[in-house]
Amino acid sequence: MARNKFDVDEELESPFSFIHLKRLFVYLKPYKKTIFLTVVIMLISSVASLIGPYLIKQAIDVKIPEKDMGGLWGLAVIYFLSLVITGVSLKYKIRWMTEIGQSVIRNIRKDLFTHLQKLSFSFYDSRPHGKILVRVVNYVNSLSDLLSNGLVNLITDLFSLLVILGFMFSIDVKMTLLSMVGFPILAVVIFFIKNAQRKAWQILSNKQSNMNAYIHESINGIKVTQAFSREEENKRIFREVSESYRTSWMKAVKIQFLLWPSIENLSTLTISFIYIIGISMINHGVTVGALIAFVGYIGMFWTPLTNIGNFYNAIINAQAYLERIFEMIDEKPTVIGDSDAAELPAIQGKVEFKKVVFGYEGEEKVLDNINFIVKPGETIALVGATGSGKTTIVSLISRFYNINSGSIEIDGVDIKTVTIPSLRKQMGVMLQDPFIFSGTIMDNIRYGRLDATDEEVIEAAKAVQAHEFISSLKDGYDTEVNERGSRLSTGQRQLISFARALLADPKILILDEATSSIDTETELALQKGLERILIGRTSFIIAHRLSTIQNASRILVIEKGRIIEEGTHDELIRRKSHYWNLHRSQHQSLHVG
Ligand SMILES: Nc1ncnc2c1ncn2[C@@H]1O[C@H](COP(=O)(O)OP(=O)(O)OP(=O)(O)O)[C@@H](O)[C@H]1O
Repeated sequence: MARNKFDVDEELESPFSFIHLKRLFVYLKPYKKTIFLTVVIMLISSVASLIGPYLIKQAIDVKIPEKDMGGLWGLAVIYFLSLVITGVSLKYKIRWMTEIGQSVIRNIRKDLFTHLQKLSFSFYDSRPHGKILVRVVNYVNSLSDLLSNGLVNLITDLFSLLVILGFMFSIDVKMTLLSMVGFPILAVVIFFIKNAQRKAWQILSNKQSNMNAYIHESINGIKVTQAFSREEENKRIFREVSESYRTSWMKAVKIQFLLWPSIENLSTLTISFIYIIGISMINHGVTVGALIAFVGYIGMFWTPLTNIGNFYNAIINAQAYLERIFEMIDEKPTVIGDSDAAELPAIQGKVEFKKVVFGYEGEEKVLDNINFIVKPGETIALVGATGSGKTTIVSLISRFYNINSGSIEIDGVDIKTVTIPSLRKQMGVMLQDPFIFSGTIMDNIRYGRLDATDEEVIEAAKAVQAHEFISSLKDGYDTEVNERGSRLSTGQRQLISFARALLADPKILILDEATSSIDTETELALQKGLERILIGRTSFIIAHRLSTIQNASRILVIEKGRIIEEGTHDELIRRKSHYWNLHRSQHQSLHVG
């Protein structure tokens, strides 16, 4: 997918199709028994609720003229019972269908979330996270109405229509046929608004997504916003995004409500029409009771029709959301193990890059012909200018992205041929942006190895010099931290994430700017410990502070996606080339500082 920004509407890749609805109904399948039961009670209740006008006809045309009080009481009791049945059925229908609707929503959301866990980095790189959020939360919620009421109402409304027609035909065939004149007009209205309505709801879902993305981005960047006093400008952008949402909402609703008044108006016109016809037919085969009952049925007849119209609206609206939801469920993770992928056995830690070419987007190369071999237990440092490709190289070892050509081998096995979990479980990765989750510090260190004991967690923290600061906190390892670790300093976050990487006891350790924000005193202590930590592991260390990598087995100097120099610190210094220049400029700036 192309890159997307908060104010760019997402293109819909799949055409309109009822297949989405079919897929939605698959989610209803486990509840078919309850749905069946609900339909049955609703059918009973619709017969009960439709009997009213017929009872009135009987009362006016038969019981009152015959002064049959017993019969009248009988009709009153039947009427009362019909009301009770309707009320009780409605209660159960609402309860059961709400339960089913919410269960289906929970299941769709679970599937979405599970799928999101598997999607590759490139998916997350390509769109604002707010647009992902809106699908999981809001779009799924929008299905609630359709699921809770839609299907059962549709079945019972269709049934009611048939029952009402039956009563109407039994009263007067000619008047029944005359009352159908509104149908063709309704069909024409539906035909004309259908496409406009779908389009309008798609636009609306896009605008909702854009607004969500902007809110999400703004909250994430709020500190920068306030630091630069950008509040007014952000308010202006938000007004635009939000206005765009409002306008598309108004348009969608305007089109949607074309259907409802059309049905209402047709209903009123038909009733008036039947009154005129009916009155002229009184004493010519139509009784007063029959006319009153008939008009009562016509009124009732349009109610299920209005409901079916609303159901139709709900389907069209839900389509706009379903398309997006299923589009995301169908999104294939780009990084997957082959179908015959094997488990990567316990590794020694040899890493080999063979003619690796890679670009994040299509043909644009970020790495060009990278070749190197790292023996088990070696420490490799990657240095080079900002944006030269260091992080990219190490992220390929964990196969966060697929390479364009060449191969990456671990212990002689191409990583493309092994399962992703078996590969990543043997790596300890500390990313440049150390993410801290909400929870305790203990939970955060234990994140990658849930079975680690408290002692092991503390051991890892001690090894990376984090124990001292953690112990000084009021609740120690049980201190609750917020999402992104906003209660901690950047250096403290780095130490926690370092401990997390180490706890996995990986054969390959990747440290991307692991100590860039740690004070020199802690860093020195860490350096000493590091030598012990790195024994028996292959490690890749990215560092801008060259003092931290002098003891590396080998240093790779990266420039514009290529390795331009490699060797030990002493060798590279002697060579007086790129590394020497980098080293000299850092030295000078330190002395100037
Ligand atoms: N997710 C991404 N999508 C597209 N391009 C990316 C992505 N991440 C990095 N790049 C691009 O790839 C190039 C190499 O980036 P990389 O992060 O590997 O550099 P680096 O050497 O680690 O830089 P730094 O020292 O600043 O961390 C840069 O030009 C960058 O713009």
